[in-house]
Amino acid sequence: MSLPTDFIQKYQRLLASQAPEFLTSLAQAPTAGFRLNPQKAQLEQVNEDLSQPITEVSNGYRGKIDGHSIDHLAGWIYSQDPSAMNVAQVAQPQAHERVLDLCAAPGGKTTQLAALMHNQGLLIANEINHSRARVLSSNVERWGLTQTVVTNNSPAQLAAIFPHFFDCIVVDAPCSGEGLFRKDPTAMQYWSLDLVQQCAQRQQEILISAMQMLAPQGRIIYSTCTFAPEEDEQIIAWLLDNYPLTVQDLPRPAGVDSGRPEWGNQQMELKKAWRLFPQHYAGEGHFICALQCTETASSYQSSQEPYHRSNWPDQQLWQDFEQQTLQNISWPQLLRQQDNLYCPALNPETLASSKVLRNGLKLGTFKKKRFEPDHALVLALRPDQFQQVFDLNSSQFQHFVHGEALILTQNLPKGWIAVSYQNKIFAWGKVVQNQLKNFLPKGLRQP
Ligand SMILES: C[S@@+](CC[C@H](N)C(=O)[O-])C[C@H]1O[C@@H](n2cnc3c(N)ncnc32)[C@H](O)[C@@H]1O
Repeated sequence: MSLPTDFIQKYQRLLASQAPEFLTSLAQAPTAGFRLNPQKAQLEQVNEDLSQPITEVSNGYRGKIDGHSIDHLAGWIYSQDPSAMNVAQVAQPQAHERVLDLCAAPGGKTTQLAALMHNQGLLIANEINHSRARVLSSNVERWGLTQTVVTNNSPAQLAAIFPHFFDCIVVDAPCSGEGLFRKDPTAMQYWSLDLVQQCAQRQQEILISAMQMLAPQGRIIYSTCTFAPEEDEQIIAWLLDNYPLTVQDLPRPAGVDSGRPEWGNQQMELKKAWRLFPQHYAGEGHFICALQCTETASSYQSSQEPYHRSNWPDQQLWQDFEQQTLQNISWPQLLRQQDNLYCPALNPETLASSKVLRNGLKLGTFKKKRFEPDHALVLALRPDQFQQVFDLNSSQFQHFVHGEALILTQNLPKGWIAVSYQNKIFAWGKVVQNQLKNFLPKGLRQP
């Protein structure tokens, strides 16, 4: 598929003598990258090629990964375009902060933000599209996150719930996707000069809601995977004209270009934005700008009263499970909702008017006088937090990922057990007589 004529002409005009280099780079093969999960991965244990670290990104590497490997299944790795990895790196979220990832699916930035926050603080990952929100939620689960809430709302709906609440908001905006042309040539089919204008309009709407949620002195990180000035410098110029914001001046890694004031409204502040062009930075292309709110006062009072319920039905079933299966854990809060037990990241009452797919960690479900642990729980805990981990050999692993139960040749205590392969925990099993029953969720089993 060839580049749209309007696109070529536009960038010939904007880039002049630099246009051939840019346009040629779009005909080259896409780059690939992945990140390791610092919560889990021990470098010497991953099966990936770690020979090409991306020095400006914590735990970032160049190279392709296999989405069916044990490293992937156990949540040790996440595939991500190297240029996209710079967004969370620029946001630098802190462990104690309240962070919002407003356009979050499938979860590249969310998993990276949570890793940088050491899985502490509060991270709300929101996605407007329901089926994409489900993918986001499963990636949050795979990454073993406990302090993350996954919501499925429009930015305006969220703004009504969280006025001036967040210290850091990442807006990785839906865009005309010019940085996807190499990876997904069908993106060229949808591209038009009109699409660029429509995206710019939608980006402003999203940012209006984002600004309603930003706390005084908070940071907003705006990014797109497009090169279009209408969606990049011109959006930042509009933000600076309408809100009390300044652009943060962050040192640019090698190969990252500065923003182009002449493509916005000539304000020199725009130079502080980052442009990642594929001909200069080995990635698919991104625009990133970090802005800080200069306002200092807030009238918003957060309502984070404790919501611990001291007694709830079937508490004994949970306590028996915990005593037999887990160790070295203290739960800050436990909450039973319907038949499920959670360790929530946020008071559920705060979220009452929002569509929530995940609030912190789901521990499990009460089913007819027994407690069944959730897949999220086995992925969230460290090996030392289980009483027992059963490490499969290669042949057992092949059978188990297909969904089969295993016949055990050794004696294991009956009940729930964490199952690992190559010492990477990836599922629950249950020992019943001489069998290891399989609780790898059906959707994760491999044909
Ligand atoms: C660039 S993608 C996000 C990628 C994600 N941050 C990541 O790193 O994996 C933009 C997302 O914005 C969502 N979106 C589309 N329209 C939106 C709107 N009006 N408001 C908020 N988000 C929207 C899309 O569904 C899409 O998932």
